[in-house]
Amino acid sequence: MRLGGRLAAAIEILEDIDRRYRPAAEALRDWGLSHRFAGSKDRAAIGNLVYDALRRKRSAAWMFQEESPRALAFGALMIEAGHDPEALNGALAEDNFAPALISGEEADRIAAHPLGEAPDGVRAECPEWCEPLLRRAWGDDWVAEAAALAERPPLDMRVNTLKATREKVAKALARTGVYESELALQGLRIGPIEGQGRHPNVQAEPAFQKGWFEVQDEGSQIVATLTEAAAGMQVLDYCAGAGGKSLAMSAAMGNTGQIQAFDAEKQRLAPIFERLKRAGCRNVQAVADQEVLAAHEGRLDLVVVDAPCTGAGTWRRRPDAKWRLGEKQLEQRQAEQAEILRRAARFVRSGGRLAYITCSVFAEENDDQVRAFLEANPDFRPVDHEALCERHFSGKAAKARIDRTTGIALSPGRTATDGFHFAALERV
Ligand SMILES: C[S@@+](CC[C@H](N)C(=O)[O-])C[C@H]1O[C@@H](n2cnc3c(N)ncnc32)[C@H](O)[C@@H]1O
Repeated sequence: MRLGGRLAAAIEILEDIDRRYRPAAEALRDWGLSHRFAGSKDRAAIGNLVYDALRRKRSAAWMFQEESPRALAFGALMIEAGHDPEALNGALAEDNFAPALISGEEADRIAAHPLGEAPDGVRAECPEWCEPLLRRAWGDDWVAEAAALAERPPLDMRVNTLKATREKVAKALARTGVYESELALQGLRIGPIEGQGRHPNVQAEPAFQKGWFEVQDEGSQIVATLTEAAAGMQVLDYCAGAGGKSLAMSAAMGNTGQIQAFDAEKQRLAPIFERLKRAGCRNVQAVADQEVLAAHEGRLDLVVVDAPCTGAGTWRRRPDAKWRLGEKQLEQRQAEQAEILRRAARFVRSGGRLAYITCSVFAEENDDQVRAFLEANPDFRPVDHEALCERHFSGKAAKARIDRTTGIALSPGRTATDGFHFAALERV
């Protein structure tokens, strides 16, 4: 396929996402199934166009002064490739599968709306209703921070120290252009996709099959480190899901002590069994039955709440979720978070820790939750978050935003990771 055919396919998929209000990954998969002639390079390029269009939605809509799938796909391509309408029309000329070229009237609109003159909310690439929330979270930096959430993400891996070393994995993946992460001590990174390429399928590598590494955003690796899960501890991962944090803590604990990996939704735990086996984790027990936890009340060294949240910190990877999110969902997540914190706290022993994690950047899900919890639970107090950060990321801790009381915030703009929030609260 040439550029024109790929662009037409991206527009078709964006229409499908719009019309049926469905996740981008699903729409792309279905398109692939019904267009089997498309090769893997075409699929990758079409995927990039669709995701770029979702990431750059407001800029593209500003340029074209309309939000149609056509405007979004053309707009994103112009922004990513640095094309002007004339150059893009030139690249699409004589391509029978290309959508209609940019008309004179469209070119005039684009010329009248340069991105440099776009309002803050457009440059921030966020839904309008989120603007005050992001301004509250990031103050004067909010536009730059939000814009960083609209960039293409890198591919991050965590080396599983139960089976390998960073050097060993880096050597095994040398062909992929992998390099050491800046903050996460066991992290490896492959930079963001360039042009119409794609990330290598690292999960097909023998090193992955042997359990030497996991795919995990660097921010997720960092918050797992900040839990300070250590050898011999008794730990509860209260929202374990597919086990990303449990696996990282298991390695940090050197397969000693015990982690109860609980999730209220049994099916969310399903992938954990295979992952634990591959990674050689022997100190993690998946628990789907709340009753099983009763014996641990007031006894655990560390309780981790990796709470269900809006996922606003992961918008680089899931830009479609950004446009599906609404205020009602945010309110729902806030209520769930408060309730989960209340339930999980009872398992912490005196002198033990409650670690609260979200992959959101909204203060409403982060600082507000921590403050409300501390107010309602005077037997908990925040650890010294600055010292905690310094202990693990010596000299680089300043990259994160740290609030003494409410915790540590990571973001693409500051730490080049997904957006995460971490707070450690000690029971007196
Ligand atoms: C952010 S995800 C967890 C991700 C996981 N810890 C990881 O690192 O891969 C949040 C999880 O919380 C679970 N959850 C939602 N409500 C819950 C509740 N009331 N109690 C425990 N878990 C809950 C969800 O099923 C979901 O798997």
